[in-house]
Amino acid sequence: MKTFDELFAELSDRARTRPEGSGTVAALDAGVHAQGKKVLEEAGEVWIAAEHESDDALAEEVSQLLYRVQVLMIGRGLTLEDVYRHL
Ligand SMILES: N=c1c2ncn([C@@H]3O[C@H](COP(=O)(O)OP(=O)(O)OP(=O)(O)O)[C@@H](O)[C@H]3O)c2ncn1[C@@H]1O[C@H](COP(=O)(O)O)[C@@H](O)[C@H]1O
Repeated sequence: MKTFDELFAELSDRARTRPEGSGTVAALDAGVHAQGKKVLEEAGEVWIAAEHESDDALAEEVSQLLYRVQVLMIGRGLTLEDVYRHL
């Protein structure tokens, strides 16, 4: 199990070290347009799960949305602090 901040650190490390076979590296290389589409797709899946699926299925969709948001943030060069100062 990991926290939001721990996942962000892990993904940032993937972006720096670019290990072979990393889905995150592929998603970053796909560019901001593709990253944004993934955010929208996962947000839709969260909505559908919230209305029609189990708590566990919803939690999994939320985790995927958080992952896609982090990929987009890293793709645009945002840090967690850039976001947290708005919370
Ligand atoms: N938390 C996630 C995570 N959540 C979602 N996903 C990706 O999102 C996919 C699910 O999204 P979709 O429903 O859109 O499925 P899909 O359309 O088949 O996905 P793709 O074909 O676009 O990959 C998964 O198959 C993963 O590719 C994630 N990929 C990676 N992580 C974590 O990120 C870290 C780095 O991963 P790598 O970069 O792969 O090493 C690791 O800790 C992983 O656990």
